[in-house]
Amino acid sequence: MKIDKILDDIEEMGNDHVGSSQENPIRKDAFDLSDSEKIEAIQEDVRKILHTLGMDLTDDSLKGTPLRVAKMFVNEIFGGLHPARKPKASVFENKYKYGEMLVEKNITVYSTCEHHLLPIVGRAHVAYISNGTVVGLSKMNRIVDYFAKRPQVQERMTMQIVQELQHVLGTKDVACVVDAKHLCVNSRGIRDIESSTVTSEFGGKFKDAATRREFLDYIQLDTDF
Ligand SMILES: Nc1nc2c(ncn2[C@@H]2O[C@H](COP(=O)(O)OP(=O)(O)OP(=O)(O)O)[C@@H](O)[C@H]2O)c(=O)[nH]1
Ligand SMILES: [Zn+2]
Repeated sequence: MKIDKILDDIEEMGNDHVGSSQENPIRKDAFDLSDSEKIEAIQEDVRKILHTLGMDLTDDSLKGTPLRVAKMFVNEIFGGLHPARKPKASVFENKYKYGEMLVEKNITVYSTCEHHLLPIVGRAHVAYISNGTVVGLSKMNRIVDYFAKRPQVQERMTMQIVQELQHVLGTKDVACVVDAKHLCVNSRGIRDIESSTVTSEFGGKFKDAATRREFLDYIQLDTDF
């Protein structure tokens, strides 16, 4: 899909900052700057923040921090904002006629809470029932990682993973459960180290109680991550 088309679609939906939109609230001009121009600009912004906090940026240990943070934002933790980085999902014909549920469980999730810019760390569990197409296993992990590498809310990320897999596989029969710790809850604010957040999206056949139950039995939610 062309970037212009994606941006037009996003524009049509509007810039919804409430978190109800399934698209991340990005502007139409989000990719006018190249990655290296963004790194240059963000480096200056980070330098300013640290300077305002009173840090001595000539210190040996600190002087590389603005560039380090800028590169990390653009290339790593927010790298999934760029549609060009969407993983190519190799699909195959289901020649062997496997007709049961396939579950990819315990996919590691590293994301970033868009309210505080603190980490979200946990596991995603993804399942689908093939209607003739199968997808390479690792592509499910890659799709999770792509949508995680954005400023996110967990609910939106969970829905985006399901929608993308529905699109790739050409079936509604896709589900995802995410169980994650939000450092904005664990390490600051209420500082509740024990709590984690579970979100789910059940499409097609997964709306049926028995199918949903089978999936949940396979993943046996384990909060030990
Ligand atoms: N629904 C949802 N909320 C989130 C997510 N990540 C963080 N939040 C919440 O976003 C809310 C932001 O609320 P605010 O009251 O504006 O922020 P705050 O003053 O820092 O709130 P506290 O965290 O309670 O100190 C907090 O309650 C967070 O726990 C998420 O993925 N989904
Ligand atoms: Zn937060």
